[in-house]
Amino acid sequence: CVIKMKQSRSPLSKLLDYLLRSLEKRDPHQFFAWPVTDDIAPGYSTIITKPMDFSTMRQKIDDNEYTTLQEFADDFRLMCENAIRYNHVETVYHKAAKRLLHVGGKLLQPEHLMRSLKPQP
Ligand SMILES: COc1ccc(OC)c(-c2cc(C(C)=O)n3cccnc23)c1
Repeated sequence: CVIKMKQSRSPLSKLLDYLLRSLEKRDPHQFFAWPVTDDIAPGYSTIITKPMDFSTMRQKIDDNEYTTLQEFADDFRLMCENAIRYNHVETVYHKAAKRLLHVGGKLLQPEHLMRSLKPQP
């Protein structure tokens, strides 16, 4: 039998795991939890050429595909911008994406990150 040793998590993957969970909490309706399909969003795959969602980001963390925080932040921004582009401004999805991008932007700012990394006094 093959015993798969549990890989120790790199510091980066622990940080990205914390950030992803924090961002997912800001998506209570889970609009961004899974890939958007053409069934629920007509023509989506022809308009959005680089889809992104939280489950894909989770898989990329687990597969160690992110080598920097910037790559993670770029995927988060891509996910929000896809929704801002595809959905008309008055839809819940466009509004949720604008809000999520704003919240995520603050969370990913260096000074906030340093605060969350340093043990609070
Ligand atoms: C109404 O319940 C859901 C459930 C899952 C969704 O995407 C994973 C969406 C959804 C998510 C989106 C996005 C993110 O553009 N969307 C666009 C048009 C129609 N539906 C959606 C909505």
